[in-house]
Amino acid sequence: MQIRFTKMQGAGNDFIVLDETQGRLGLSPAQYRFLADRHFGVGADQILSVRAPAPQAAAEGIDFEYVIHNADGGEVEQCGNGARCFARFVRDQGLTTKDSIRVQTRAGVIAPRLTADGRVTVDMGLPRFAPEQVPFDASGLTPTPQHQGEKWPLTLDGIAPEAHVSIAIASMGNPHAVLLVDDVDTAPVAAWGPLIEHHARFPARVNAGFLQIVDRAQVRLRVYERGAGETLACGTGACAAVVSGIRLGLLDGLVDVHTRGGRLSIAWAGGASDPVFLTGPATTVFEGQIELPDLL
Ligand SMILES: N[C@H](CCC[C@H](N)C(=O)O)C(=O)O
Repeated sequence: MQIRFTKMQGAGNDFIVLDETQGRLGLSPAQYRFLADRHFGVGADQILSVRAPAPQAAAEGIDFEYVIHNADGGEVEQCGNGARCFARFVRDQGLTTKDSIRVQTRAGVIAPRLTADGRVTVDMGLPRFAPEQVPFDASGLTPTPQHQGEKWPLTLDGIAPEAHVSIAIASMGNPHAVLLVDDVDTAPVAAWGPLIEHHARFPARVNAGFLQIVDRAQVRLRVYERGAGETLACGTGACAAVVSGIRLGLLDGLVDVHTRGGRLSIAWAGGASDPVFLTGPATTVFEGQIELPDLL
């Protein structure tokens, strides 16, 4: 099957974008894996599908449906850098004339907006912190005394025998674990990332963020992503890291997140009904077509 695609990137997190507004391609997980493969396919961290909204959703003002698959072929709930590229794609392809759209994802409705400076700001919805919302199995763990409720830093066993790994957990529709580190450049991302991703306390696996706090408005972040490995940037990871830092009293409400692929900005007022706003770049790299093997 010959398919057309657009290659895009947001702060170095790279995507294959498929226009399925005229009909679904019906790809298998193996075909998603093939597309994402950097040697045998096109190469990407995630594959983004642009689809028309369901009739009921359209009637409620939803412009598009947004479906995300990781490089490992698994469908996931949310992708923040991808949301910015999604908005750029539908505008550039003439699928909408709007600069501000509402998009249905598996994790709820998000609202990307193209801004005058060429970046994209996305209302990513509400962060969630309760273990059952992440999901995280907190059985047998007790919150550390200095933190109340779900703010507790959690101690993961089986990651580093010589040290307890203390994490915060958050969901942006997809699951995140955040560790505080002194220096992201020397953080054990390659060693600990896979152990955290597959830790038994995360039944849906997890994205592992390694957060270095520079000051109350600047952080550095590396993320070992579920289903993709370390990426140059992770939008939902940046959201999860900043809201965790704000809840722990370590960050202010507007933070620049410096990733290996570029700068993202996160804004969160800190209330339970306050959405998280993600701002950053969205760039089209090239358009192409590829013969897709019939892989089941
Ligand atoms: N790996 C993530 C999905 C992509 C998230 C990331 N690329 C972003 O920009 O938010 C997960 O399995 O939840």
